[in-house]
Amino acid sequence: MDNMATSLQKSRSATKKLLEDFTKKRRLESPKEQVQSPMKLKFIIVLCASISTFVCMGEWEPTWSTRAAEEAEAVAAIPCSGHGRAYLDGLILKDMNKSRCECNSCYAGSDCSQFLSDCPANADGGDPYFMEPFWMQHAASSAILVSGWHRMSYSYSDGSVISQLLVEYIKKVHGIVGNAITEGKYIVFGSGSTQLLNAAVYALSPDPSMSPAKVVATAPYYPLYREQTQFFNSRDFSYEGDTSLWKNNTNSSFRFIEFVTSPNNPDGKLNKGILKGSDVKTIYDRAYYWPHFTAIPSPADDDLMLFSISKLTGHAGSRFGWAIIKDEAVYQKMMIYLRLSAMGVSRDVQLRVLKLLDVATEGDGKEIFQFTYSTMRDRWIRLKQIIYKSKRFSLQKLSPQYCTFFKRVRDPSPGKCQFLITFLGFIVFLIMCINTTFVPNHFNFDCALRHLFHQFYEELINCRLTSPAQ
Ligand SMILES: Cc1ncc(COP(=O)(O)O)c(C=O)c1O
Repeated sequence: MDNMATSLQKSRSATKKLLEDFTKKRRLESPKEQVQSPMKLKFIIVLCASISTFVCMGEWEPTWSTRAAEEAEAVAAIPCSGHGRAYLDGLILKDMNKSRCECNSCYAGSDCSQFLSDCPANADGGDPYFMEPFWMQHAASSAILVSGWHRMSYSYSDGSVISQLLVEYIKKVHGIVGNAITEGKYIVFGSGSTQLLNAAVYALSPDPSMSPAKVVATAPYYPLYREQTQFFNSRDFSYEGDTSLWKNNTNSSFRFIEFVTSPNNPDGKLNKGILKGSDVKTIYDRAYYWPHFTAIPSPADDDLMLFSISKLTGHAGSRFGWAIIKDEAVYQKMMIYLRLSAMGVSRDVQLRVLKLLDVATEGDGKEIFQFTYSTMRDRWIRLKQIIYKSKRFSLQKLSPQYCTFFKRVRDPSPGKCQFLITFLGFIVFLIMCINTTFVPNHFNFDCALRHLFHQFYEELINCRLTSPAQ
């Protein structure tokens, strides 16, 4: 509560100063304007009188926001024994006598204090929780309080479903990192880059009078490319397997849409398109092209690039991604897809992302990347230490590269990594994949990894694991 009082005090002073500066500036800059424009003066008076949260020239007295702020702080203060989180949504459970804690894997109980010794560690999927501490360190600047009547319209005042301010922030963050050229390009938003994958396939598909586009990707690839293309089962495109199968067919009458993931999920490689020719269109999935995961050798300038907030700030649950597009016709087709499928991305989400990027680009805009890179590098050092001790597991080799963002040579620290398992000392038996971002920070990373490897190995030799290695 002390913290809350201090932050309320701070924001009161900030608001007061803002109002004072505003009034002073108006007095100094345009004394005539005030006299000559009674309409404007009237507007300010009405504004001051009607917005009761701002008492012009005086102390800021919150009216409707206090309870929301108190709720947010109260929920954030629930400790869940350090093995879970309470979220604002949980407040509606207050009369239902239910726990507000959502426990991390391997923990249970109303306060998440109960350790489950026989629980599986999921290395396949995961959440980018590794960025949670950064947002907790920036609790005040990243918080947002949304009124009950925030942006109820289907569109912004310019009639669009895309916040132009957010477009500017996206360009700003790319400018700071130097990972993509945005000048002269079009930007569209999607519900995660997941929605944009198929929007891009649709936009790059040929006229329906022509034969359907063959959608291809190089293994190992992110499975959603195949799954989505097959699921949407369109007459305009079909999934046709590994890119290498079509390497010598690009001068035929076939039309191709090649997915290139760079850095790749799962092996972290900075892949390039394989197919060449006028009938080849390429979708560059650049979700992981951020300093957390890879060196940035140069700004990407591909015709169609996809990015995701889930990999930039860790907010996978907000479902926000963007595409950077060179060609206007492709942009128009993607916009048709996004309007028809969802009428654009939620305005609430766009506001949230705007706030996150405002924090991410604060100062010289490097702090978030220093945090994310050092966290990932640390995880990789520990992962390597564990694997080097094993005779059966070995990690894929990753080469260091010059990073224009950090201005030095650095190792990659991908969100996923591949490792090899040699079975009983004979031959290389399996290539497995592990998600290096998956372990929540409140979880013991070393313990979780050891547990995971024990689990794989025990499963391979058909034994049952009863407790994780400590
Ligand atoms: C390579 C790749 N592309 C796209 C996505 C989807 O990201 P989003 O959360 O923006 O839908 C993922 C998610 O893991 C991914 O790994």
